[in-house]
Amino acid sequence: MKAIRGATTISADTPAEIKDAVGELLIQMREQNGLTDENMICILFSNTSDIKSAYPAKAAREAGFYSCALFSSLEPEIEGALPLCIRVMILAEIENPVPVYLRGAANLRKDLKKFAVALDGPSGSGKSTVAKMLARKLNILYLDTGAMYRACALKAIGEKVERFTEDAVAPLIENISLNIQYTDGAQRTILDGEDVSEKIRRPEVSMAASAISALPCVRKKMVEMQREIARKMSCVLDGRDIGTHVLPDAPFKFFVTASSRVRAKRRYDELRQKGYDVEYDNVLQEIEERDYNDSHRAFSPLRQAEDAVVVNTDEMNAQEVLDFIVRKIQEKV
Ligand SMILES: Nc1ncnc2c1ncn2[C@@H]1O[C@H](COP(=O)(O)OP(=O)(O)O)[C@@H](O)[C@H]1O
Ligand SMILES: Nc1ccn([C@H]2C[C@H](O)[C@@H](COP(=O)(O)OP(=O)(O)O)O2)c(=O)n1
Repeated sequence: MKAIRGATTISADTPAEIKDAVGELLIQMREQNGLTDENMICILFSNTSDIKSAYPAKAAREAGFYSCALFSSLEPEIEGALPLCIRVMILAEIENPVPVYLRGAANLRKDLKKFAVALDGPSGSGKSTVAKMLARKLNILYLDTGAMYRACALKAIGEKVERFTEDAVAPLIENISLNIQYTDGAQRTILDGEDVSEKIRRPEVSMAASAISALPCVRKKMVEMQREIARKMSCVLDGRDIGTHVLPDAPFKFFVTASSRVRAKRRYDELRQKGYDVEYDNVLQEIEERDYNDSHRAFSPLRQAEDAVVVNTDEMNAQEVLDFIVRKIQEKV
């Protein structure tokens, strides 16, 4: 069991303000921590003594938190303390608690100021492996943007789209029901209500993802969703254009790379381990084709951001890559 902290403030002591602020806080805590009726045990609230118009716990029920126990209390009256503040602690059966401090309460934990880490690079360079480790270490969210393009590709394959053109794909993408959820810190990709997190890893989806991701209608929609997530919370994002296009102002940018032969060997081992009957030469050819597609498309191609730190992982294991990246981040803060 873990404890997750959160806090928010209201601008006036009214039931409407309390409902709005508490609802916003709890929904973000639920999203960022993968909370469910099953894994949530209780929510403890404390409010400063200048809040008298409604119970924060009542706002929790109104926001849909029915099944867990709620408890309210009064914060000690300390001189100079932040006024009109509601603090929350949730106990839940999860692995990696992500604290959430909103509105005026963001100043309570300046160390939690929102930031993004961009990890870009070609297939098999180790981005997602190190992104997961880094997110766990920094206690922030990991967003696998490749999974989103893979889901678009799976949708188009399912709809039997033969050629990925703007005309054929735009209507599918406009109304796509794509949700990114987190279960115990792991990203789940939900397409049209189905958890497709495993299906999108199939080799045929990889090539299709590379092709469909070249379409501006697809990129526009996915980039909007990625920015919306990064606006709300600190995260590590891995992809092809995070540092150059999605979040050009990200304070930490890395370009993770390795030779195509090393990357192909890693992907080959991974696919074999998963039971796919693949040949090394075919995997290498596919990786090189994908490198070419991803870096030659007209719209936001794969390229190193000028201010990104290059990490060549040819001779490094995943832990060494993580240590290098953490050191670079620490040097900058
Ligand atoms: N530094 C590394 N050294 C050796 N193998 C690695 C390294 N980083 C990742 N791997 C392995 O290589 C494969 C591809 O890594 P992955 O993180 O999926 O790459 P990407 O997200 O860049 O496509 C995975 O099987 C992973 O376990
Ligand atoms: N930010 C991103 C992420 C992925 N893509 C495209 C390009 C890739 O070939 C596909 C699949 O990406 P993904 O990162 O899942 O692929 P790998 O795990 O590196 O093999 O999506 C992209 O264009 N932009």
